[in-house]
Amino acid sequence: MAGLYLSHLTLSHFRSHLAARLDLDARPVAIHGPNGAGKTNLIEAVSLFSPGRGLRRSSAEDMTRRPEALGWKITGLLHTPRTTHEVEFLSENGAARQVRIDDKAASQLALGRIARVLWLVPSMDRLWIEAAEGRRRFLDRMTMSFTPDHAEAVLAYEKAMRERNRLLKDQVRDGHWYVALERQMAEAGAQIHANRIGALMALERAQAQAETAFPTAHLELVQSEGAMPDTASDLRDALSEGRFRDLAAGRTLVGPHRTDLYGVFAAKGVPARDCSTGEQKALLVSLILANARALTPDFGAPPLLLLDEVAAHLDAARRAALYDEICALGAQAWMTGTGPELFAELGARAQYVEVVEDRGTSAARQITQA
Ligand SMILES: Nc1ncnc2c1ncn2[C@@H]1O[C@H](COP(=O)(O)OP(=O)(O)OP(=O)(O)O)[C@@H](O)[C@H]1O
Repeated sequence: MAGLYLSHLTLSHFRSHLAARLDLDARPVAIHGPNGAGKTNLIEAVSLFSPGRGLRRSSAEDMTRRPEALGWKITGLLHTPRTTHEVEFLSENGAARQVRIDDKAASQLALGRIARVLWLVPSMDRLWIEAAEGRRRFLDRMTMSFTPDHAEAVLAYEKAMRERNRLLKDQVRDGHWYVALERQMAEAGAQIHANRIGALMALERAQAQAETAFPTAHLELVQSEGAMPDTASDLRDALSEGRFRDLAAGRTLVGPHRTDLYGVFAAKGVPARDCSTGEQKALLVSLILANARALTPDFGAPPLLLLDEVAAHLDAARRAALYDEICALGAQAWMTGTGPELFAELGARAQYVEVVEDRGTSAARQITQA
């Protein structure tokens, strides 16, 4: 099976990287170097090969190298199951990033059709404890990996909801203004809900079928108030019937933007939020691996995985198991850690990059193994 991997990656004026060039093969990429060296910056560049703002959710302006702040450029040769694409990202003077695929201007959403990128970053350690918004984003990124059109449905829903919320804030009572918006929200909203359920089912199947050293998690969608209407017509009715309540609140109180993700540590039946820090990390690793396994047959290759500072938080046995599972999947997993010893169990199954920093400038150097 042809894989999904980046073979050439260049960064120019991207955060702490003045100029970096990596020439890679399809193996996992183990990146090591001291704190603050620029390792996460490197995998953030890779995270842009998927729709959205990348793993830090930063603006293009924040990504531009300071103090020059001239803009930045990233190029990569992306091998997909069917073909190879030259992908280029460019931001000039802090303006929004432009995407070019094979020398043609493309939308960010187009990336969701050619690549799959999943990540785990330290800020997700508190995913189960913090606000529902983070879990919804996690859920939607996971869903998008199965159904790239999900991103369009989410954008359409949010656009219509913003307009409806504006009417509610302005205390517009004439129902006539709401009808078209509620129809758009109902259609996109039912689609979002169905896509999410489909993703959870795929994930559940993948967890049940695979042998993994990681604890499995059972995920459920929960609604903050009442049940989420299943069909577009039920959601439309719920929106129009809820108008007076929403006028009082000044915002929309029913719909998929009120869905939360509830996780249970399957072996113990304990809610994920009550598990130990290490268990919560292991659950996330387990979900990312299950997500990767579940989408591989349809997409034709495992996704790119970005695992920032994951290795250091796992005990040696789990770390070895993670590496074995990644290698069995055949994923180009980009992993960061402070020292090469964290990747010892990978040996020649991975390729290595050392990142060091000198007076605010990062240098990424590929290590040739003896
Ligand atoms: N726009 C920017 N321009 C220049 N430098 C930046 C920019 N944004 C972040 N940096 C610098 O990049 C460094 C952080 O890099 P990064 O987060 O990649 O480190 P890391 O190697 O992953 O470190 P750790 O091991 O601590 O997580 C910081 O020194 C920060 O000041």
